[in-house]
Amino acid sequence: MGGCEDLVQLHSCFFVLRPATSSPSSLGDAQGAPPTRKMSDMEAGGGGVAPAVPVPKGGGSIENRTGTTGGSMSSKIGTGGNHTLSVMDLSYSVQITDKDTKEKQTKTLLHPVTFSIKPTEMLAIMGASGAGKSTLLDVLAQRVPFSEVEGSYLLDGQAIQPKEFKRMSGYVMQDDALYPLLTVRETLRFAAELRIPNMTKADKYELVEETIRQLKLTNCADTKIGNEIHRGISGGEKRRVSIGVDTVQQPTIIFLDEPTSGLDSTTALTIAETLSSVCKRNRTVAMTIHQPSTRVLDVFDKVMFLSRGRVVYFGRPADLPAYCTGLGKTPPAYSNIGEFFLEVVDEYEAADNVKALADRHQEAVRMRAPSTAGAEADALNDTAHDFANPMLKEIIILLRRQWINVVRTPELAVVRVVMCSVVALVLGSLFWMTDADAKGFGGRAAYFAFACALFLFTSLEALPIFMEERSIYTREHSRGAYRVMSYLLCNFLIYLPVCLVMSVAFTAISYFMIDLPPAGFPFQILAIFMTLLEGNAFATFVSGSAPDPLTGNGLGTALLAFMFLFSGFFISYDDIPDGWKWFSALSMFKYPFEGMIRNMLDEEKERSGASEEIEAFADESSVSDIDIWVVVYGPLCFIVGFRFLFYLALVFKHSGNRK
Ligand SMILES: Nc1ncnc2c1ncn2[C@@H]1O[C@H](COP(=O)(O)OP(=O)(O)OP(=O)(O)O)[C@@H](O)[C@H]1O
Repeated sequence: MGGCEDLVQLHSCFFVLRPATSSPSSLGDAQGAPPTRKMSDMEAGGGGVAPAVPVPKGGGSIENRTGTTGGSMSSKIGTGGNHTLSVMDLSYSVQITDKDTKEKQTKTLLHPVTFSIKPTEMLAIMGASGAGKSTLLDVLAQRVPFSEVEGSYLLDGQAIQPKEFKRMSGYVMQDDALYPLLTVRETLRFAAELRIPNMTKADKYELVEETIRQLKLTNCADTKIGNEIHRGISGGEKRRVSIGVDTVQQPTIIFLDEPTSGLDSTTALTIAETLSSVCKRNRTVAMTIHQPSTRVLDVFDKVMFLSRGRVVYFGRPADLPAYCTGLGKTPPAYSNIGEFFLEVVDEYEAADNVKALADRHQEAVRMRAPSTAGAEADALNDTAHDFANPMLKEIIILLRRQWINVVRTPELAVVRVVMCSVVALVLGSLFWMTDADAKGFGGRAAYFAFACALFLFTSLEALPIFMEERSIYTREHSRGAYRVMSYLLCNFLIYLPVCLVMSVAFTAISYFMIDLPPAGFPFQILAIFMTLLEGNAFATFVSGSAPDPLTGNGLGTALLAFMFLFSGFFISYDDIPDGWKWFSALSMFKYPFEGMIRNMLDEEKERSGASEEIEAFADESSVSDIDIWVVVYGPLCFIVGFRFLFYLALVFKHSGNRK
């Protein structure tokens, strides 16, 4: 390993991650002799013999761009590792629009990389900020649109079905998106129930206990996760729970995006060591990491350094000092070799030499890699099951989990019921025993309008909670834990009992204090119930569309205030200028409000007999000709509409994939 040239050439070999027991000379890294075998020959544990198949750019779905497999991988799920992930000339580009010319341009975020990751080895992907670490991890974890990816991507020498790959791999995001009110054990149990197919509940729970032991979470297994308000487990424990959630199904390949970021060095070391012990049980682990300490770096079997989307080092951390020396940069004694090498790379970047270095490395890779010319891409039948559970079971599990959250979230349930009961008392005393005359009808209309405003405006209170859930959904859905529709239905069903209790409590307290006709009582409950469901659907829609709770609250409140103006309370439909009439149809307040007025007048007619005052008020409030059941189908249109928009937001905006 004398000169820089030799080192560069050796480093430019075909990257292969091997079990820790392999002799250095067999490694295709900076210290080993350049391997000359073909990729498929090198996969010791894999059963596949199919040639590497090139991925044509923009060639439709991945199914049509991959080679044939020897059968479904589903049977291997949860049975341990021994899978080798190989990529050849894998590159990733995105289309961007030039600011000045407005022309579409292709920006290459990841230049061709070629390497394999084998079981029991832990790979750290390092580099300066913007080097392309997350991009490479996302490409490896198949979290980017495959139409923008070129190269071949094989598991055990065979093409991979995306759905199967999702099941076999775990991706641990940087953020700990967890339900704060569930305990560690509950969190992992629900993850196991949702993600592990073909296994009894008892076996799944046994796997959870195994995961708790592996991740050293035994001491806090029954402690709640916690958040800023509710104290719970520590930051390091939260990280390990997040890792557990995404690995409880025992994926054979685990990707982690900066699992140690924001943690102190001791906790970071604990996490790295825990992952290493998981990895040694026949798992393959690849993670991005920022400036690890020397001790953390030593835990890894291999490190890969990136610069400007190109690989500039791949090999054992222990070989880095010699590599640096070969480049004419001798690291000082006791220095952090990772940081030192980043400084070296920085110098190369400043001198624009990184590209030349990477180009030479890439050229050497090409010379040693097997030819893929002429390889046929066979279309595959997708034999993998999409989800671990049938839809109904999925919904039941989600409902069970949500119910625990509702029960443990007094601010959402009990406080809201108490709040609406108190408001009902105040309203009842304000409009105490109204008469069936113009003045009394005015008071009753004010009561109806206030009830609509109360339930629609306060629906936005739940935004922070909905948004917290949104990140959990993104994380779970991106790993195929459940269907979007199941989440949507669960999200709708779970609030039905709370809405029902609120509408009964509010109406039962205020209705008779105001002396509204008793026969109209059930209809009034229905109207309040529909208003609550409308508000709930609106809040979920805002939570799916707004970037943060503050913006969502601001925009949502403004929109509601505008709609409130067109409820019919401030200005009746007949008096609205023609140019604005269309907007009143879009007011969520209008339909329950008009329905309540109509119900009250109809029942008052029954109770006290027809009167001119009743007719006059019906005309004045433009409800003479309306269908009373508008109170159901009006809000229903909004509920379906907002939930559909929420569905679209979940599918297109919060899929968890990099756009
Ligand atoms: N969709 C995109 N469109 C255009 N440029 C992008 C896109 N995604 C990423 N990039 C750019 O690609 C480069 C690599 O991004 P990436 O997030 O992979 O870096 P990183 O090494 O993970 O950085 P950090 O450590 O700061 O997270 C950056 O310059 C980034 O701005």
